[in-house]
Amino acid sequence: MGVEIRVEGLTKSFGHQVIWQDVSLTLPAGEISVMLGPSGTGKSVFLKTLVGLLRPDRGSVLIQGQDVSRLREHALYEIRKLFGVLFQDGALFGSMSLYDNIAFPLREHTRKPESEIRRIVLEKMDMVGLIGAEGKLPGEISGGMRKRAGLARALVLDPEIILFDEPDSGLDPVRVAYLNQLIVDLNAQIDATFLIVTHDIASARQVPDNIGLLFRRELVMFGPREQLLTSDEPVVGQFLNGRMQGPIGMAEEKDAAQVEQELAELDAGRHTGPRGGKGASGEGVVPRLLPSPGITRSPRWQAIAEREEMAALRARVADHARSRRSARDAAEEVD
Ligand SMILES: Nc1ncnc2c1ncn2[C@@H]1O[C@H](COP(=O)(O)OP(=O)(O)OP(=O)(O)O)[C@@H](O)[C@H]1O
Repeated sequence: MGVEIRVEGLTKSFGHQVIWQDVSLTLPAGEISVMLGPSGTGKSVFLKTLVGLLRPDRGSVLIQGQDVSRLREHALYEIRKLFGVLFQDGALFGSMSLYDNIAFPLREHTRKPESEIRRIVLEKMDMVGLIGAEGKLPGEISGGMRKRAGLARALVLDPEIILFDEPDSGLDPVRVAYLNQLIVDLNAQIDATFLIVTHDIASARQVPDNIGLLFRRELVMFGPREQLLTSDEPVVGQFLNGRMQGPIGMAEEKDAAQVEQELAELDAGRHTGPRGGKGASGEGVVPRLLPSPGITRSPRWQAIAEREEMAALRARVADHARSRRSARDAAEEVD
């Protein structure tokens, strides 16, 4: 069913460089969460801290009543068995076939007989659509297939939590769409807790239950997808729209006066995409990607569908109110 991860007051620095501070959030059990943020804001560092590869300066990462940030080697080794991690490049061994790569964690961490290993490896390869590619080497397949092989390997120990570090990097939009569907289908099938670090705004808008945004060494916001997609927080709107106007600059943060001017211009409608109104997203709440037909859905998908309906209803009401206001304003101008 997946497990909850509760992060409280987490701070991490390297030497004098503070990466982020006082980060608190709860990744709900079985849900998909996405962590966004400009390059270099420490998203990968965050994933590594959750899994105990990096120790925070302060704060805690609570999983099943244990604080990952304080565990000793042996206990850490045990708790890591709850995790599956999909690294950016799939992190496959280049000289091993896909089959052996995917079997690797089972051979390392369990005493299962080869017949059982074979059953599990083929089951996971089937789940990610790689049946028939067992004998291929990582160098002989596409980037998308490598990601899927990395995902199959992350699945073999039946993890309760899966961390994805930029699963869509280096993939074309069509492959990203397939991968997103695969992620949603897998989540519906295994109900593990998913955390995805991505730069892909389209994915962030339609795949997760929750979205978080790291910026200026802080977690600006973390909450249900609908909440961020309708947020008026300038940095959230800028990121979810991929706009130049807003607090995030090319190499560093912009000065306050420039940000104010850009946001005023946006409000005045001189650039495309409204700042508020339908939501900072400009497009309001896009429909969530649902599991493919035929995939058995756990009861939580019923709750998601109801939330979607409520959000759509609220958007329709807001739209209606807005168009009535515009009509009234136009009529007043004529008068
Ligand atoms: N082991 C380390 N030692 C020292 N500094 C590190 C270490 N790991 C990461 N950093 C620094 O932490 C900062 C955040 O890096 P991180 O890779 O987590 O960012 P990111 O948000 O994932 O970036 P991107 O989106 O570009 O992948 C960077 O300045 C990086 O140089």
